[in-house]
Amino acid sequence: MSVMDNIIQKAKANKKKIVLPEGTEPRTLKAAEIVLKEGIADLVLLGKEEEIREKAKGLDISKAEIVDPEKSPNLERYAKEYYELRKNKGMTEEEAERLMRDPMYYGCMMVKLGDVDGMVSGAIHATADVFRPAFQIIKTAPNVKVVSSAFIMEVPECKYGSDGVFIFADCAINPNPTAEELAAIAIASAHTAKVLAGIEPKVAMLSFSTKGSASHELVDKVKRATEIAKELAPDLLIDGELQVDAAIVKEVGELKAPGSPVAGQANVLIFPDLQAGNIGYKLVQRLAKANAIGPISQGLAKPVNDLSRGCSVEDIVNVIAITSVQAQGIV
Ligand SMILES: CC(C)(COP(=O)(O)OP(=O)(O)OC[C@H]1O[C@@H](n2cnc3c(N)ncnc32)[C@H](O)[C@@H]1OP(=O)(O)O)[C@@H](O)C(=O)NCCC(=O)NCCS
Ligand SMILES: CC(=O)OP(=O)(O)O
Repeated sequence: MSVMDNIIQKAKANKKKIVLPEGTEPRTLKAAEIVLKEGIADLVLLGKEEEIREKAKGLDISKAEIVDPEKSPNLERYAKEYYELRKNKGMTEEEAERLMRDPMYYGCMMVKLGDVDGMVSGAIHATADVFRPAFQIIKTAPNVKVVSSAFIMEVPECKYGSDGVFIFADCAINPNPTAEELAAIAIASAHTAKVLAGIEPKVAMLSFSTKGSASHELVDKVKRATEIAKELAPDLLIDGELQVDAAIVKEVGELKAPGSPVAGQANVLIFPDLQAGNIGYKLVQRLAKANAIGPISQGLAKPVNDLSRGCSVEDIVNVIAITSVQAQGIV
């Protein structure tokens, strides 16, 4: 069974309610029809009802709940809640009500207050627009300092990683993580590998240097992050700094990093910053025709997931299923 088949089966076994703030977006509506038909999740679509119905002509979304934030009886309550959350940051009651009319903010408040179990958005919004309200309203899970994201990458006909399955992180959220943040991203991604992708994590901390082959402050950050992660998670199979060929190709790993417990066999690839991570995942997705599942958020108190604006209908279905499984508390 593929990684995604397994996740969809788990989602169906304990159905959750997911809000889709981009309720008038055509790929989202097609995905909604599939999700409802297959019983993957219950859905709430946000937007103006007439517009949603017009855009959904020919699709069966009859089981979806439709909510227009502007007309919702909950608007005032949600705005008050948001004001209370943000008043020490200078939020006014007027601004809180204005923001709560935005489906992204409204959706996050639905998640926060337990009116739905999770949120998926980002087919027509940039990542920052999805996560800023999530960070402000839902916040991090207990003991988590940094929210990050991971992709499950399924590379066809690939002998590297776990038969072509990898976790790539962080490819969507943290532009330039500190060594401490990079260590936290590595540990969170190992967890995602285990519980969501079903693979035993072997974590490579990527760089343009392998075990001191280059000297630079950028390399020092990756070395420090590796040390911190080893201290925080002594049982984790993790090594760095490693170039990506040394991380995944056995012969190169043996040559460049002899004796490493990870080199040549890594299946969790931690990129040193967001330039590398975002470029890296899109290259593998497009050139190697990999299935890029995500970005999957790691470390929020309740699940909110982003999409790439280049996503397909299938990608949206997948991320809804992942969000449901996260909401079950398995992740
Ligand atoms: C994610 C992102 C929007 C954070 O937003 P930002 O504008 O920097 O937000 P701020 O620094 O004003 O922080 C807003 C709040 O989020 C919190 N926050 C920001 N990044 C966070 C993180 N990674 N984890 C947890 N909380 C975070 C801040 O602490 C702050 O909380 P507060 O307002 O309650 O004090 C920003 O890092 C970003 O734009 N990342 C790149 C996204 C992107 O373009 N990805 C590429 C395509 S996928
Ligand atoms: C994850 C990501 O890169 O999203 P987008 O393509 O929308 O910027």
